[in-house]
Amino acid sequence: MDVLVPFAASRPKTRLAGVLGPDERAEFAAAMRRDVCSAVDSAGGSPTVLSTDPIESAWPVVVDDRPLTEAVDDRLEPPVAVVMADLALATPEALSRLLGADGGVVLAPGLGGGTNAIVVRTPDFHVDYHGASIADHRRIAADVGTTTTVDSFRLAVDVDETDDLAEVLLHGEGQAARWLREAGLELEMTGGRVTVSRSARR
Ligand SMILES: Nc1nc2c(ncn2[C@@H]2O[C@H](COP(=O)(O)OP(=O)(O)OP(=O)(O)O)[C@@H](O)[C@H]2O)c(=O)[nH]1
Ligand SMILES: C[C@H](OP(=O)(O)O)C(=O)O
Repeated sequence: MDVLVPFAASRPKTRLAGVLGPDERAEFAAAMRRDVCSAVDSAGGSPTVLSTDPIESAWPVVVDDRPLTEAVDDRLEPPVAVVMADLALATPEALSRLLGADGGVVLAPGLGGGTNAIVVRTPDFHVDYHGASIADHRRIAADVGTTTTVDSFRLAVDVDETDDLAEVLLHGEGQAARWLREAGLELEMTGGRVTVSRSARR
């Protein structure tokens, strides 16, 4: 199955500015993207990066600088999947469950109301990203066919905020986790919560 991997190449992951500089955010975002594409491939999918700008990649890349919803909608040729490039915990097993799930539309909710991955098998579905997009996608899917939700911790964690980096250090198995450790990111307990701190770059 073709799998679109949307990637905002210019100024990625701005919500991580508190802990990573702009070049570091670009490096880290690219490491997550590579992890996601490799896991998609191992799950039997065929990844294509849908990038806002030209990038170097081992996988096919299409460039479209339009807003996310427009760029994705224009390429929804069922059967197709959309898997976000910041799912740093996604494993081949988790993605196999997504790609193998039945339904005209299969949704993988993200923490905080986003839509981290979608499988589309019906021709009348369209995307509507940002905000509480999972609610929008459930409504749109209900009008066009059967909808399945994949309940997956590893697909639910997308890396948006600094605290999300703790999940990558705790559960990540790929380049992104390794990149964080080499950049000096470490787990820290603050008031009973796990977050991250940064020592000198190794
Ligand atoms: N192709 C494309 N991908 C996008 C666009 N906006 C976001 N993405 C990707 O969609 C996924 C989720 O988006 P965000 O979490 O907002 O990523 P981001 O824009 O790098 O993060 P922030 O700058 O912190 O908002 C990430 O994999 C992004 O790379 C866009 O306009 N076009
Ligand atoms: C693309 C967007 O990602 P978020 O901004 O919620 O991380 C969404 O999932 O609708």
